Amino acid sequence: MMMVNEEEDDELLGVLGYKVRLSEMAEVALKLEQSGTFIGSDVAEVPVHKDGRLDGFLPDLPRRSGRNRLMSRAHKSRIINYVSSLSYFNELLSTTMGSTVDAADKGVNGTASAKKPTVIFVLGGPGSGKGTQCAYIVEHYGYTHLSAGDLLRAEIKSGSENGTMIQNMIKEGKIVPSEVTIKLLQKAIQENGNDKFLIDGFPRNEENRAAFEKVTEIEPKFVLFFDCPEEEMERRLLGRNQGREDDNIETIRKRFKVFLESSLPVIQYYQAKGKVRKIHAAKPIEDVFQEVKAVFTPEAEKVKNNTCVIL
Ligand SMILES: Nc1ncnc2c1ncn2[C@@H]1O[C@H](COP(=O)(O)OP(=O)(O)O)[C@@H](O)[C@H]1O
Ligand SMILES: O=c1ccn([C@@H]2O[C@H](COP(=O)(O)OP(=O)(O)O)[C@@H](O)[C@H]2O)c(=O)[nH]1
Repeated sequence: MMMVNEEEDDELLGVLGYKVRLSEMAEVALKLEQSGTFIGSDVAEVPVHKDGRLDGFLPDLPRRSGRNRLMSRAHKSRIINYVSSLSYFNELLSTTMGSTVDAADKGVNGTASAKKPTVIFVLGGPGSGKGTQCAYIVEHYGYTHLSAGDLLRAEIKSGSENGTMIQNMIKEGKIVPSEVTIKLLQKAIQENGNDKFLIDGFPRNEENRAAFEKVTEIEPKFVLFFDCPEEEMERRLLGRNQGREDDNIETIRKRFKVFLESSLPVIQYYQAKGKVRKIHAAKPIEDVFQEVKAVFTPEAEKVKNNTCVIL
């Protein structure tokens, strides 16, 4: 978590017009070291600590109150050194770490310049047909489909340090910690050029929901809820045949329980805000999609399509 001092320092960097944040300084310093670039002696003396802080520098900058109001020569020269070091960092950041700057600009965390993407949460019990319908929505309405479950399964395959933990949670039908899932979703959103996303199978509990909104500052446009009886979902899951470790009757029962206890409250939360679009999902795929289409078709279109000319 960011320290108060670091926030102050970041604010100052912002005021000075720099995009570099102190939290990124350690990485920049490492890049500097790796690039072996020569820096003028004043700048080279900037004490960059391994945690990225420029300790001993900013805290000593003259403040606008008390006896520090009058800048001493030493202070002035310190500021000049400091700012020139920032210019250098900033320049270097944009050349060697362009992607970091881009990511900050795009930010899924409400940074000043960020335009927030449109997000629709696609929720419903396991096997209710979320993934199937998302594929149709992508085809017809140009959204990007992000399945939280698929991202977690890809993370296991990638050999990440969280892989074993995620695998165990999925096998037990449990909900993976928000931090892990949100990071994967944020990354997927940032790396994608699209500005509208279907987030499928997330948030799965209240904590997921609150953490996502806090971290990304994104509120879903609406929630598409696939309502399907358990017997039908069970039949579908047992026939899914994708070699998933959690599509066995024992884990399926656990997933149903988790859905009722943890995920339904999220749907109820959005229901109270008037954001739920409920779809009757126990019908053939095409019929379900007809209902989905009605949700995505703008009101004006609906009126146009339903108008019949009586002569
Ligand atoms: N409306 C439907 N009727 C019958 N089978 C369906 C329907 N929708 C999806 N399926 C099938 O049910 C299984 C689960 O669907 P899927 O879209 O993977 O559900 P979810 O993403 O909600 O877990 C898949 O094998 C899929 O082909
Ligand atoms: O945000 C998420 C999404 C999925 N999962 C885990 O991944 C499993 C499979 O989820 P997915 O959405 O792929 O399957 P579905 O519920 O549609 O069958 C769940 O049971 C959870 O263990 C999770 O922990 N958090």
